Amino acid sequence: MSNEHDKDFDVSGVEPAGPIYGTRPDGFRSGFASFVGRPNAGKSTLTNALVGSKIVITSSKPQTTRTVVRGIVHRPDGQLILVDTPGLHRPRTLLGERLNDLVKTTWAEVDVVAVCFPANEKIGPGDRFIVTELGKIRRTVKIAVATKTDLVSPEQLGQHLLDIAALGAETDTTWAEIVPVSAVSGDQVSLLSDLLLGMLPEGPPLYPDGDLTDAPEEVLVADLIREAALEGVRDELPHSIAVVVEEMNLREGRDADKPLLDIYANLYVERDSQKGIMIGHKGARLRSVGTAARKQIEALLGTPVYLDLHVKIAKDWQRDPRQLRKLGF
Ligand SMILES: Nc1nc2c(ncn2[C@@H]2O[C@H](COP(=O)(O)OP(=O)(O)OP(=O)(O)O)[C@@H](O)[C@H]2O)c(=O)[nH]1
Repeated sequence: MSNEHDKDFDVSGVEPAGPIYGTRPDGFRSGFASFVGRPNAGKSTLTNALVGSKIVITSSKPQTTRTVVRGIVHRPDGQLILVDTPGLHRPRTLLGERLNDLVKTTWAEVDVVAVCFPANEKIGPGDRFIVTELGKIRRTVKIAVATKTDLVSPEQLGQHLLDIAALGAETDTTWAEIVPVSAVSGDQVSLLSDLLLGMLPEGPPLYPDGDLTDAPEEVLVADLIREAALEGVRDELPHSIAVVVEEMNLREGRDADKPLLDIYANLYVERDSQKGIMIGHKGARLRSVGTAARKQIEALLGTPVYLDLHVKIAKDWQRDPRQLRKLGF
């Protein structure tokens, strides 16, 4: 490869950054938490209360949370990203089983899972099922949240907390905390925020200051694709690749219960030789990168995904301000 060619494509010193924003004070923490619980347990309302702004659609009808919606809590000492998974159900169909698998993948990837138990309802088989499944994911920290405490007397709340502890013991689940809150009155919401933040690893902010939701879900999706693409070739392509999600749309004309998300993404490398590595023999490598990334994205968003992935040379992305912005430069 000639020097001139190199100069054309050289992006050394320009890191295709992951979504890392700003510097962090000492001890800054960042990471992901997910609220789970039976339908109507108050997960969305609690997400809103923590973020301090209405971002998740809440409803008195169960089962409205179909897709993962994130809220971001910005604090001087950390950044907490809330992932709202679809509910886990007793699987009756193969699709049901698959969706449950996706939920569990999300549980394994977040830092904390918070199980919500509405204080005004008795703990039942639905709760037991969720906690039993969650208990199998050993690595993830689990906390129990007694929600809607404004609806019950102190005596009822006391019994509810005992029942939650008993359920933990019965299912061999260790609750790192059991926290009563009311998202409606605001009682204990900031304590919950403190506790959740304390369970995150130290790390830099993952989102720009002021973002309440990660409207560009594209950022996370792009990161998952980038991770999959680097798998096995880290040494050859350390900082040389960047991913841009061009389009992300729910496919039209699908039944509401069979959504399909179309994602069109470009994977940028610096040189021809790297393009070859990325694509692999007869496209085999790119196909397996696509499959791996798709599974991760589906787990994250809770929706089946069609992923259209292309490899391009870096030349363009360095010069296209729109794309540079998308990449966080
Ligand atoms: N009184 C009271 N009501 C609450 C509280 N939190 C939630 N609710 C109500 O409970 C209902 C369900 O709340 P959501 O936040 O939508 O519950 P969810 O767990 O996200 O529900 P799904 O999306 O069905 O899984 C809504 O009518 C809320 O207004 C609370 O702290 N106190």
